[in-house]
Amino acid sequence: MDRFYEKIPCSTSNLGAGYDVFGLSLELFLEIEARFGQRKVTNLPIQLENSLLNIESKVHKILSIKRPKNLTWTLNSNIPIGKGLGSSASLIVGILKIVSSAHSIRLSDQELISLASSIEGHPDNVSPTILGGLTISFTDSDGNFKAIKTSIKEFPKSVVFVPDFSLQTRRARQVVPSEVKLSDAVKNISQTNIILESLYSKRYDIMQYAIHDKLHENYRANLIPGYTQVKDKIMNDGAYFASLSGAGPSIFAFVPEDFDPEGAVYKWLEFGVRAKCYFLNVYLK
Ligand SMILES: Nc1ncnc2c1ncn2[C@@H]1O[C@H](COP(=O)(O)OP(=O)(O)O)[C@@H](O)[C@H]1O
Ligand SMILES: N[C@@H](CCOP(=O)(O)O)C(=O)O
Repeated sequence: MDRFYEKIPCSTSNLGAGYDVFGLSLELFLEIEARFGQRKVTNLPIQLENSLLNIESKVHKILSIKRPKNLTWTLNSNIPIGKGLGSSASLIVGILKIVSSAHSIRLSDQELISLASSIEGHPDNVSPTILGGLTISFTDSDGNFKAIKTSIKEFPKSVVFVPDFSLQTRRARQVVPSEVKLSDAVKNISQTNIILESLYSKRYDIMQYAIHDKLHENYRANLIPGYTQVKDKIMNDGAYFASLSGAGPSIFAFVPEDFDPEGAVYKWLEFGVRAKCYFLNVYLK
């Protein structure tokens, strides 16, 4: 076979308090294809071509295989880039799956998670794109990235507000302090448990107690004009839960069926930010 194809979902990570741990797979996809022919990338602007080829090179290195000189890559992606929807993780997973199957290397889901996360740097976007649903990422005692897929099969309606500017994850991680107060850590532990209980028991009303992350959101909010006001508006308009999507700048929310997103979109406009609104189903796999 000389054609390899993968369709990979996007993801929203953290869910606020679950920093670097929670990841949720959503039905917005990247499609990637590789054929043997000549080395080139079709369908991408030049700076993104380089980033794809850079990932291709890292993937070959991590699999200890010589990089072929004749792979043609074609990418069709609906995942907005640099918006906090894990586009880089989806791309890494797509390339890793293609390169491993092109070389008849069989990787388990946990092996894929471990390898892709070591390229991406953190596992919370990688894991849901591989396992689907809501995942809990961690490192084992040897420092390998791993993840567990929760057994939650039903989720409230999800909406993502995607602004017209992007924020590089690297930049958004620079503003997060490396040490935290014990009381803040305790607060985050309680919130992550509330999120899980709310989703397991479908008591969505209790999620409102889990929207006050202490580890990263406040610091990142300074990089996003109107973030706090728009998040407040989303909650005041009846959402069960709202948080930064990944490292931002998008905002993710769980909402009731009749939720109207217009108010939040207008609120962001007051800060000069145009936002698109995506209602997305959770991808369960
Ligand atoms: N579809 C894509 N094609 C090429 N490069 C991509 C693509 N998606 C992501 N990337 C690379 O990943 C970077 C964005 O990653 P990141 O800052 O982590 O944001 P995101 O939240 O979208 O994952 C881009 O600048 C680019 O280098
Ligand atoms: N846990 C990471 C997740 C980054 O996700 P992205 O989709 O913004 O790349 C973080 O919060 O930095």
